[in-house]
Amino acid sequence: MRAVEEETDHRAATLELIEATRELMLASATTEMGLAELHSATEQMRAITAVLAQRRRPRVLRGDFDAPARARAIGPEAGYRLFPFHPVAFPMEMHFSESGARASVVANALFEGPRETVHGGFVAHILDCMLGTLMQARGTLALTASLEITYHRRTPLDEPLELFSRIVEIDGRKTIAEGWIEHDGVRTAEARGLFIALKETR
Ligand SMILES: CCCCCCCC(=O)SCCNC(=O)CCNC(=O)[C@H](O)C(C)(C)COP(=O)(O)OP(=O)(O)OC[C@H]1O[C@@H](n2cnc3c(N)ncnc32)[C@H](O)[C@@H]1OP(=O)(O)O
Repeated sequence: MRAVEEETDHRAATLELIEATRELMLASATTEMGLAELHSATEQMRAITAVLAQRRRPRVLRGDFDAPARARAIGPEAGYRLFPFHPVAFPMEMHFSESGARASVVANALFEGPRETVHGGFVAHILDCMLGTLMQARGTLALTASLEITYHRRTPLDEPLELFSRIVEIDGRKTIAEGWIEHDGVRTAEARGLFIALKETR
């Protein structure tokens, strides 16, 4: 019991650290402070990195594989946070229904490609996550074999975006899923993916 509490505290503290890291990345990338402040901030950041690097694991912590399926079993009111321990992954919380998934996000300046527009690679990342995690929520360990993205119009930064995904067709180990991004009720991008269930268990 005590170990579980300690683990829970440690997990919560790690999540807070990752959230602070995201805030730091955005502040670093957009700061307009002067030369002296930049040098000072860099020195402080390197000192923090040195502290954290004293004990480290080779890979980023992973969420529990079954967590999306548990959220889906509860219903759309339950949220599942993707890559909670990964400061570079796009931060999003998915909600599952029987047949699909949705999420509400805002992409900040870190995700800019063309001016004022979400980079196409991040659009693909977001949609692959929406499709792949829906597969995971349905209890299937599957990988993306192909992913076709159609960019209809620019996906804007700093604006509310609605994300959707659903299963189109299941044929043995092959599942076709589709997803899309909406801004102001208009689709900016769509994805169609082929997922192959792995033969081996995880
Ligand atoms: C922890 C969970 C994380 C989930 C994350 C999901 C999102 C991701 O980021 S996935 C990462 C990116 N994707 C990858 O790295 C996948 C790399 N590719 C692979 O590992 C393999 O090619 C893989 C697993 C997709 C398929 O390989 P394998 O299991 O050997 O399948 P294989 O037996 O060749 O093919 C099975 C069927 O799928 C078909 N198929 C396989 N790949 C394709 C393809 N790209 N296009 C069309 N059909 C295909 C085959 O033709 C075959 O069809 P049929 O049964 O009718 O003959």
